[in-house]
Amino acid sequence: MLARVIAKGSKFATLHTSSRIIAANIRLSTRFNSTNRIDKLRMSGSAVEKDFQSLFEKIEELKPKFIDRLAKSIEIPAVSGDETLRPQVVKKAHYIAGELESLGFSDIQMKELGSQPPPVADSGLQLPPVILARYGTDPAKKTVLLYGHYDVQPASIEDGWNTDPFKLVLDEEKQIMYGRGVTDDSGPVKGWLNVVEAHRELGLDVPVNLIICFEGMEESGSIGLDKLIADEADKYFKTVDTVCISDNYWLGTKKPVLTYGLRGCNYYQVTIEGPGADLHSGIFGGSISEPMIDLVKVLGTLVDTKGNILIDGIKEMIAPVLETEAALYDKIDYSVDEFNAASGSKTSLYDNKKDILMHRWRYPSLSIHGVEGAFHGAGAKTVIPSKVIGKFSIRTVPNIESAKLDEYVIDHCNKEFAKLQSPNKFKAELIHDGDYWVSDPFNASFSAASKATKAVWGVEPDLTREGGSIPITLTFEQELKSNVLLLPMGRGDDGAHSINEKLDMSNYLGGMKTMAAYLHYYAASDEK
Ligand SMILES: C[C@H](N)C(=O)N[C@@H](Cc1c[nH]cn1)C(=O)O
Ligand SMILES: [Zn+2]
Ligand SMILES: [Zn+2]
Repeated sequence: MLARVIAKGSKFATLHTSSRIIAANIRLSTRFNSTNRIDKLRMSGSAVEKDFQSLFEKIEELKPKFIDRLAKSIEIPAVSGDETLRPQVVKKAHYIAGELESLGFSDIQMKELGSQPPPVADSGLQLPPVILARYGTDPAKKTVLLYGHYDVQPASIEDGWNTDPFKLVLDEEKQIMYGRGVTDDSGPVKGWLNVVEAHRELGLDVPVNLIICFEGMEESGSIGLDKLIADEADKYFKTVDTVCISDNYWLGTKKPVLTYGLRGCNYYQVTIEGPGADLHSGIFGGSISEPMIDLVKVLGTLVDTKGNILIDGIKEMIAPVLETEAALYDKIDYSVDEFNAASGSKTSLYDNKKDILMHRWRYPSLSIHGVEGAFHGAGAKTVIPSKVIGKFSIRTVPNIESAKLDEYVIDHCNKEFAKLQSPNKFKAELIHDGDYWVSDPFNASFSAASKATKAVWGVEPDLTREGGSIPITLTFEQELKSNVLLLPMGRGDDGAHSINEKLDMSNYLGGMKTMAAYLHYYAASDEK
């Protein structure tokens, strides 16, 4: 991944950006009201908006077809992190390519990225293809690159899902769809296809040229995509004016947002290997050095129970918090109650909105995700696992340098393991990384998305950052030298990566209307 460090002297730019964001959020903080948007648009009658009524009605009319399109997508368990499911990821890529073809997209290319590098995969495992496609090549029109991912996080009913995660289930009464990937990111990916279909059904011109870039490794660090983007910057992507990514979520459940920042993510594993095989704890317990005990000790030194990272050198790399930033958090429409509702608990480390948001957007965090090779599940197996692999990741923020972070983390793990004086074998390594991204949200693309949000939802969006990561965002910005906009479809309580992942029907339909309106406003704007 390309390194992102705010250069010395850019403090002014950061300060300037944050005061503009504060001003915008104050200006935009009117509450969402429920008047009929279509009637209002009909009355406003601007040239750009003249087709909105028919477009929005067409999207409503095609709802059954759009649900069906999403259902077919959810049924393919395209889990990029599970090697055994790689054929399913590839199958989903070909399925989407077929859909693009039938919707009139051209120059469809399945870009192969070679085999997956260690340490995760067995050698020779092919990475899933990146799907490239075009809709329109009119030199008189602007060109928008739409990025999304067709892979999903793992899911199984045993994790506590109420329904089969790989079947789309619609709660008719609540108008909510459930299934792995509905909000992250199959719903938004299908949303773009549906927007094109709505235009075609109406015989309406799509007002910009579209370039599709859908990948199948986002949930596993977008391995291989950086190089493809660099290689295609002057080829397939040559005409791109702006990049739009729909792969995050509103902050809360009521107010739409546009997003101008992401945390990065560096993912690590520590492998501890001891006995030649898993052993009986009654026979060997107490007289053999246990890898799992070593692992628990090492993992326990990474972070404390209040979320403080205990690795030397990281805190010093965090960009200082500016005084003006405080007002920014005050103006964001969010509450501790919404946070608790989204987590399904009252286990927050903080009791106020500002601290919660700052620890999501502004500070790094370290999470421990799991242990490969260890006994898990019900029952009381009395085994001593012979080899265990602990997995953890660090969400990064400005100005954490990725390579330095890796050095500090691996050095810390090695030192902590050495203190144990264990005879077991130990290795700490990076699995994948992706840098943080923060941009200035005052450009034609954000302005078009803001107008689109107002036209559909009746409220101007909050400008937010995102605690999650989309590793490729910074690469698009740097390699294509273009702005990137994050235009989320789902809500903050959708349960992405969790059990019972959902997408409210109003967000699916409203999200598509917003996407459609965004393309029209962007096409009509004077700037690029
Ligand atoms: C925000 C996006 N929808 C997402 O879920 N991204 C993942 C990307 C990732 C990085 N490493 C592994 N996966 C995330 O934030 O976890
Ligand atoms: Zn995603
Ligand atoms: Zn995700």
